[in-house]
Amino acid sequence: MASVSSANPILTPPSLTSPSPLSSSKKSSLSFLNASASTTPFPSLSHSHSHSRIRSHQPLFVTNVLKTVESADISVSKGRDLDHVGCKPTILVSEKLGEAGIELLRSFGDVECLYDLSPEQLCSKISQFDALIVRSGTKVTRQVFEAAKGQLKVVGRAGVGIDNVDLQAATEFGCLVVNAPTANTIAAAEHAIALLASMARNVAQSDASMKSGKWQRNKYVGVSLVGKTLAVMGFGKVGSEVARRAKGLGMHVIAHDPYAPADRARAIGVDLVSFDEAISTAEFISLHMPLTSTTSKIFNDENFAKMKKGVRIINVARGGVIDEDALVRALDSGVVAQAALDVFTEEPPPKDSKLLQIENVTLTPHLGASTKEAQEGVAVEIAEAVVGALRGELSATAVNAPMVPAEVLSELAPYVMLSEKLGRLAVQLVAGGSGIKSVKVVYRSARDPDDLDTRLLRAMITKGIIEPISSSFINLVNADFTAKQKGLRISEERMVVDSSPEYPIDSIQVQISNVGSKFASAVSESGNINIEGRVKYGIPHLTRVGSFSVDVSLEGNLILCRQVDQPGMIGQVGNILGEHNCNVSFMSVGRTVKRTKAIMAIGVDEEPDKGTLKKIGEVSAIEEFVFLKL
Ligand SMILES: NC(=O)C1=CN([C@@H]2O[C@H](COP(=O)(O)OP(=O)(O)OC[C@H]3O[C@@H](n4cnc5c(N)ncnc54)[C@H](O)[C@@H]3O)[C@@H](O)[C@H]2O)C=CC1
Ligand SMILES: O=C(O)C(=O)COP(=O)(O)O
Repeated sequence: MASVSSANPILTPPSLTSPSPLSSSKKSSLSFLNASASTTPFPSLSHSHSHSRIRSHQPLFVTNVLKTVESADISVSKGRDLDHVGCKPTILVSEKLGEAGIELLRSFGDVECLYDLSPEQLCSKISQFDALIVRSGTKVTRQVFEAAKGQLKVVGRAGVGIDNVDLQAATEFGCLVVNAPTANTIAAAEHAIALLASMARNVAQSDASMKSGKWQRNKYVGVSLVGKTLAVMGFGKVGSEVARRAKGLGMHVIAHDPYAPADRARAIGVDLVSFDEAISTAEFISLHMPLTSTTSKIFNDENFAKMKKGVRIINVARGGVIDEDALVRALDSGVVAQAALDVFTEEPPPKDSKLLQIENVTLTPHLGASTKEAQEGVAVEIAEAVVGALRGELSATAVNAPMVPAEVLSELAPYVMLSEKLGRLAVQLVAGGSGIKSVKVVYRSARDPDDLDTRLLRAMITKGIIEPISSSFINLVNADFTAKQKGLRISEERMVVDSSPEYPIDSIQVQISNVGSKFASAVSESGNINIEGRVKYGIPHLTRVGSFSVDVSLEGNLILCRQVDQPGMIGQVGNILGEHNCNVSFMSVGRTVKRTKAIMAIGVDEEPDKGTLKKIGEVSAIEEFVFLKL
């Protein structure tokens, strides 16, 4: 007796008879910032772009690599939310951006530049846009992502600091965040040096004094830089460029950065020291760390008290790393002789801020990145990143998604497709009513497990499992988060096997434990639903179902039958399908013992109607069968 079951609940697979979210999935999708199984959101944009300069050595999102795989659609867009399929993507630029970047964006999408939007205005408009480009002045809050109603796919931060973007919310909403981390490094470093030198020589103060009609040569005697110790706090891109320049001014430079490699510091002639040593030995302290929960107000009363009396502080990083009230106290007491600040906890600072009233404090209105050169560079850098992301490419500057190097991506492309299909198949094998809690993925490979980056594959398996049975859309950004949120544990195991190391992966097995199956033969001896796939000639194949070996390419749809192993079965089922105009693309029979039980895997181009499936079930030698949509 053939058994066909239907399904439903929480993480349970779709019923065979229920309208399936996969019903249009003849063309399989690898889209991974894309929820839709079959749409090409911006078909007119698939041609190569004249401005696009995707650097081959950089990590990418998957599109262009996987386009070599038939039917791959890796667009960033969430197809089912897209009500403008075939239209250009829409891009909102909410702060002044260099013209070259705007031009690049315009040649790709519909660009609107709306500066000085209030938070309410931004929320009311955002659902009309696929991408948002900001600088430091726009707060991209959870409310913005909520108001976007799933339409916003990419936030581009035209600069380095992403503390104005709620990354957790972006990730939950599957919105990619990219930044432009390199183009303003020199500008910020030069600004720090400009503040260092002008503070030491009272340039701003004496300029203001002269303009008020005074000539105060004795009041504005400065201090020399040569031979003084500068502590660079945060030895990243900007910090190391500041260090290099300060060395050129004859300063002794030390740095504190818990994550910086000592050899990079040594190469510039900088000693990496502890936080306390840095702040207690320096005459000048320049801040270049990001604003994080660890660095927030790290310069507070306690740490000002450890500094040398008369220390001078430069902040071109983020206002929030300093407790500004504590700084005012340290200036009042003379512990800090002078401060030069480009950034503030609140920007612009409140008009009554004491920092605006202290003469020893030199202020600039967040100008670190504001040179013509940096702004043009940043604009192009962010425009390329956003355009690439909208095309579905992995970005080299993704902030909330793993970066996968292009060469890894190119190798993994067919396995990415295999992973999603295995996920889709496995979930459809689960019996109705059985909630999926735990999935194990086993990768067999001849390569060292450490050389195998499986984040992309895991994300696609998650996508394959979750999307058919929920309204969630899954991409690389939110795969782990969504799985966790749904209580789905995905564990991975890498096994070294004796196969060709030329290929990254020999096989991928997806096991779902503690669930019943609507196709009992898919359950292996260990009691798990177990399917395995391989890539053959670049095409994903299903190679094992439960304990049975099969070999069918994962294209179109699939019928799995368990039958008594006897002659004539292929013909019988083939005839039924043929009579109903259902084209068979391939067949494969796998058995455990000759003339006992066998599994027949039949690839079909069309979706057989219920009557056809019923007839297959009525073939007496067929004990069970299942129809699976790929
Ligand atoms: N004022 C402006 O217009 C500009 C400001 N910036 C800001 O400058 C800062 C640095 O930017 P980049 O050098 O490009 O970033 P980066 O990421 O290259 O460097 C930051 C460094 O800070 C280090 N760090 C992290 N936590 C630390 C801690 N607790 N103590 C010490 N070091 C720590 C990191 O290891 C890293 O090496 C950022 O806050 C950025 O937003 C950057 C450009 C322009
Ligand atoms: O890149 C950064 O982190 C900056 O602070 C630059 O900010 P901006 O783009 O000038 O608002």
